[in-house]
Amino acid sequence: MMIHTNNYILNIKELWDDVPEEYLSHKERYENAIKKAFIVLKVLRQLHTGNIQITDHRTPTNVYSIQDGIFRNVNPLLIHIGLFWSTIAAQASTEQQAEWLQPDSSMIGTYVQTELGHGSFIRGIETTATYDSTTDEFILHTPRLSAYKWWPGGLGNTANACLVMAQLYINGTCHGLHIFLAQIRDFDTHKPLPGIKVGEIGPKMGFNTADNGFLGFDNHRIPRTNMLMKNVQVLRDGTYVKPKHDKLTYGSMLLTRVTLISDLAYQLSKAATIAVRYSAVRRQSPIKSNEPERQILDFVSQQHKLFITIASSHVYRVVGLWMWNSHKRVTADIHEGNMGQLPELHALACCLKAISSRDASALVEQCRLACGGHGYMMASNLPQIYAYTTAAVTYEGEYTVLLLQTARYLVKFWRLAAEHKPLPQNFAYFEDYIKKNFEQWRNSPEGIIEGFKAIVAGKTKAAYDTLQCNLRNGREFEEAWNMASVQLTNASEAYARSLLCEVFWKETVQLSTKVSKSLAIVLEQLAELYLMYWALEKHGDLLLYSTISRNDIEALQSRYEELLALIRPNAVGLVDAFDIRDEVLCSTLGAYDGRVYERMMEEASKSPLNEDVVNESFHKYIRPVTMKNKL
Ligand SMILES: CCCCC/C=C/C(=O)SCCNC(=O)CCNC(=O)[C@H](O)C(C)(C)COP(=O)(O)OP(=O)(O)OC[C@H]1O[C@@H](n2cnc3c(N)ncnc32)[C@H](O)[C@@H]1OP(=O)(O)O
Ligand SMILES: Cc1cc2nc3c(=O)[nH]c(=O)nc-3n(C[C@H](O)[C@H](O)[C@H](O)COP(=O)(O)OP(=O)(O)OC[C@H]3O[C@@H](n4cnc5c(N)ncnc54)[C@H](O)[C@@H]3O)c2cc1C
Repeated sequence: MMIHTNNYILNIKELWDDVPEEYLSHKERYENAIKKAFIVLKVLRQLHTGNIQITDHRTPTNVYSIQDGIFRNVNPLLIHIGLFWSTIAAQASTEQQAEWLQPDSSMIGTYVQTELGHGSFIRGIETTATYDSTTDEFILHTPRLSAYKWWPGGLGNTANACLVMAQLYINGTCHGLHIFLAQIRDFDTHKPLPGIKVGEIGPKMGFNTADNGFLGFDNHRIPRTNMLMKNVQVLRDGTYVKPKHDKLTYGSMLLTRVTLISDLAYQLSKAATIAVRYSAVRRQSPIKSNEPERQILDFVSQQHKLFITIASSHVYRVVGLWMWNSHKRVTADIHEGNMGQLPELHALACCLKAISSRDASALVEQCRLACGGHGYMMASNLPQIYAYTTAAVTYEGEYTVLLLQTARYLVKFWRLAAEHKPLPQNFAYFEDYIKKNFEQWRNSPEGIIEGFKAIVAGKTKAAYDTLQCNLRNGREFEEAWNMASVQLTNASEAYARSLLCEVFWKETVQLSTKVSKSLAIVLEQLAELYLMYWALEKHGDLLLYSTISRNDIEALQSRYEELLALIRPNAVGLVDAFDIRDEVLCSTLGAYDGRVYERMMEEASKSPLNEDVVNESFHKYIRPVTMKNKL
């Protein structure tokens, strides 16, 4: 059947709420979301099996992104669709995949790694999987309260199976973390299997329909063949066959970090669309006293808040795709047995995931503030987008923890530079910095990119010197590292920013040769704005580490303000070009037709507190007081 997927999904009536989700109880919200999740899953399965086909050139990503409108919060099957299947596809052997990846499988799964006691430091995970060679089984066990799994999405009520990260023990030897497939509920009755304690963890700041759960195992047995065995094996006699790289088990985290960058770009484009459209509709105070009130988008300070959000969405879309392609390349190499590029990919994914989530949440909040009081309404959808985006700073690797991973990589190259050993081309600038081969400052995108590289070199050097100093003072390496950790994270952050600037600028210049001249001009303006914005934000660092002067900074400020003025006429067009449907945006402030005040009144009328002209609480609580004090 040929189907235009967007219209198909939009026309499924049960997917769209009559009552806004905010008025439902915690339980009702979940029940509503899970009903819709299975309708969407059916569509996805039909797409997968070819029973329906796409006639819309932008899909299938739109099938996924349209879910934002359907769920507003989160699809309880997010981890089932996003992490469970992809981990099996990446980490299970060919035979296991053939058995488990059936489109009509009964398994509804999740990815179960974090525990009450350990999230960041996963080597500290306490759940055990002990091989019993007499029965050819693993025994999954939760030895104490801190070992309870805690957080996995969909685990609370929905999943009947999961991929569990546990410490593998064979004949008393611990072989570290491995992934196991475990059924946790009966496929028929959905009751937890014997030895399984499972439930939901309760309300959160956002993700309230994600059904995050807890899980404990009481000596729960699974077949040996349920360990994911593509990269590592346990044989029937208990022989352990090591992987080619001991971090291949962490592959799902790596992949999710990469894909998150593009997801965050999309969240930014939603926030920018809402805030820019609203700023074009909203008029408040004249600029000159004898003139009519102006669109708030005409205030230059408002443009400063919003245009960086538009530009950042483009940055993360471009860099997300660039990372996706790198991931594909490195995965193909790994498949051929070549692990050489894995450390670089991991280092890039860590710092880019950290900075993209932090930028995205800060900018979404900036968009909310830029909408004044109305941005505080749930009906603007900005609070929900913020709650969703800020969670990404923590999950899939906490911000600081990931920056410290990238710092290990930077310090390694600084050590090579300091010892005058050969460096890869992309770190040649470390050597230039040591030799004081400083370029004359240029107030151009290329000059800013060089300036950011000087900041990376300068900050890595500072962190490295502190580390060495701590070591000379008799500290052990780990302690010396901890003492230098503020400087180390600063170096990683600078590295991420320099990558973002360089990749975005180069890709934009390349893209500009392939599009119309008028479009190329606008794209380059956005890219230049991004670089100027961050050069000005980091002008203190540029003064410390590059050859920039005070006059150069003043010139940058003027050019930045010029760019705001140049982008202003295209601002609404730029967010319209994100092409996000009203049904997905779910915002009274950001709809395409600009009927902001009408929509706000329509939404207010849905409040249950407006159902009765006089609420019954009046008779119980208010009247006794007002009657008594009757004048
Ligand atoms: C759509 C969104 C839905 C949201 C769903 C959310 C899901 C989740 O949140 S799932 C849970 C995610 N949890 C995490 O991300 C935990 C974060 N922690 C870690 O990843 C690790 O604990 C660590 C990387 C911070 C440290 O791991 P550890 O085993 O302790 O590593 P070492 O310190 O011993 O060694 C570091 C060494 O290993 C390299 N490395 C680490 N990770 C990887 C990787 N994924 N790929 C390749 N290499 C990796 C790292 O580079 C170090 O190398 P050297 O510097 O050469 O020693
Ligand atoms: C919405 C949401 C969904 C999630 N979904 C899942 C899921 O589906 N599956 C799953 O397994 N997990 C999931 N998680 C868990 C998530 O992956 C962890 O919460 C995350 O990895 C952070 O770990 P933590 O909570 O242990 O934080 P902690 O590590 O306890 O962090 C607390 C503080 O300690 C600091 N810190 C910790 N270690 C260090 C260090 N070595 N050096 C310096 N500072 C440090 C951190 O920077 C932070 O400031 C989810 C979490 C959230 C919020």
